[in-house]
Amino acid sequence: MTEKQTDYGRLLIGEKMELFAEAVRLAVAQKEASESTNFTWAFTGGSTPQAWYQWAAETDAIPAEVLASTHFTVSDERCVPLNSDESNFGNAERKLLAPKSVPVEHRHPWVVAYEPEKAAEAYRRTMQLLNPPGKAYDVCFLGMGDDAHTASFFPGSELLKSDGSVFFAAVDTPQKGWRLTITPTGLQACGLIVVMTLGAGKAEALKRVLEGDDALLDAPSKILKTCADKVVWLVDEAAASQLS
Ligand SMILES: O=C(O)[C@H](O)[C@@H](O)[C@H](O)[C@H](O)COP(=O)(O)O
Repeated sequence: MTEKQTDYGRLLIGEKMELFAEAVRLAVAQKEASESTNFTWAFTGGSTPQAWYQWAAETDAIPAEVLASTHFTVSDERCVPLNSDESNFGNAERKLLAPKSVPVEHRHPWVVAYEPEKAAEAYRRTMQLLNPPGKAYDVCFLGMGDDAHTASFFPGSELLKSDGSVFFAAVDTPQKGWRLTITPTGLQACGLIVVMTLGAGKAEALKRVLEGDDALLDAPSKILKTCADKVVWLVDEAAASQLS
């Protein structure tokens, strides 16, 4: 892997499998260094995490002790039932948490049965019980869309203008409906943020975020500059192909 420092965090460029392994290594190292009573690790949505879950389950990549003693959730969620293929937590549970027998009391989905604002409030309370004051998650995984969105911050998102200083929120997203998401304030309250960005389809967006002069509202992943000291980008050669 090659490493570069950017204004948006550390950038590691390598092969998919080494990036998958590095994601585990980073999270496990964070846990080993952590003094948290309840270590919290949030996954995310999209196709990359789903491939990572399958790899992690098949290869036993995550140590059993970590699986048994970590509280798992997702950093953003669509308002769909858990048994939907569109459910980010549902996918994590089906592909990794259930096959690896993570204790049910350590699985923390957003409560999508509530209307979105209530679901966000219920989730804030759950996370407040698990985490010390001022902490959103110990580890937060994110992806980036080819429109440069991350979490549920799509271009033009109100959350990028003002998130009310809460760590988690409901947001009505044009054409995509309601979503539940960590906020920019929440990202700043994470211990470690890992952004996995793979494939040629991400090359232009990655260039715009890391090296372009777009406004934050047009390239939302630029929000990661506000917490760059905690951010590690895991990027393959195809996604990095337009970087200078
Ligand atoms: O629910 C989602 O889909 C995530 O919030 C979203 O931010 C995702 O991480 C990116 O779109 C990357 O997705 P891919 O892994 O499919 O590229």
